[in-house]
Amino acid sequence: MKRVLVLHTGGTISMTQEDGVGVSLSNKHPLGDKFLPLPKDIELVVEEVFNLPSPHITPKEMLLLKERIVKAQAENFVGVVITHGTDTLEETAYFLELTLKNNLAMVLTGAMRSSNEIGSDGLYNFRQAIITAAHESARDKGVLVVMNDEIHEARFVTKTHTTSVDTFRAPTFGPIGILSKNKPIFLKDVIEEEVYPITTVEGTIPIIKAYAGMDGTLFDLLTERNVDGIVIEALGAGNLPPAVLPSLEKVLQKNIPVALVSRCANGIAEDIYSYVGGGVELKSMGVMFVRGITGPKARLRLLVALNANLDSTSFRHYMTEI
Ligand SMILES: NC(=O)C[C@H](N)C(=O)O
Repeated sequence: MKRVLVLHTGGTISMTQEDGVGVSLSNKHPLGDKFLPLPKDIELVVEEVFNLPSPHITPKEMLLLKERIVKAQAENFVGVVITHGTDTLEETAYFLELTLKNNLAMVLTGAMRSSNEIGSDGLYNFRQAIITAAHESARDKGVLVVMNDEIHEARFVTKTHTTSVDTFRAPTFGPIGILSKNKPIFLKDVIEEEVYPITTVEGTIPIIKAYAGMDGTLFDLLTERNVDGIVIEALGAGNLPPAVLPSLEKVLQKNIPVALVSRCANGIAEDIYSYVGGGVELKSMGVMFVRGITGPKARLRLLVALNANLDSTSFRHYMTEI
């Protein structure tokens, strides 16, 4: 028998829709009542870790999940499926990717339509996630996201549409696999992450999105608040308006780590431009260019780096050499 641990955490996959009320969480998990056609050699062990809409999930819940999966390693499972709200699913997936090293298949899934809506995708995604987690080819691939018959790696997957079932994409790199009716088919290898099994998630790390005409106000406010780090979603290839620079300089002088990604959906941030506020200047000021991931993921990476107590060389290496 292939034992798969199912960890429910809430989200639309756990919700029902009521006319005049809206979509809300059910006390009893709606997937539990549904017929789930699975191969006979798969045995499920189901736990509800919490029951939250995913905007209520914080790194503390992510840490709880991580600890549950660490225990699962000694419990004879081949894989773990985590059902999760889609709004922050990619963040939980990436946090687990950065903090867990094991040989289990780890798969997150969710739904864009609640359990009783027409065309609900929850039961289908759940089944495909279980099939993936039970398959040996999904082991040693880090944390995967299975939605809409596609398999994505945690590092690059992101929610791109507010309501469509075809919402999870990896804009620059594409999916790493697809699902046929009864098995996962992997098309690409994944890059192995440096793992830090942190046990705390302390630190305030806001994200600032750059825009035309931006000045240093937000940076000044955050410097006064003594934040532990800042992530900037910069313009284009990794540039900022010149009016930001004096305030950014003050942030860096206070030794607050600043990580930079691009606000573009595709591509990677680099030090290409040498005009005032361009990437060349930002990098020489000490801003860490984080390649290819989104702002929320750079924020989690910074949180992991801070809680792993890395020395300054390893810290910078971890943030920039990904
Ligand atoms: N489709 C979903 O799961 C969205 C929901 N708001 C959540 O993230 O909990």
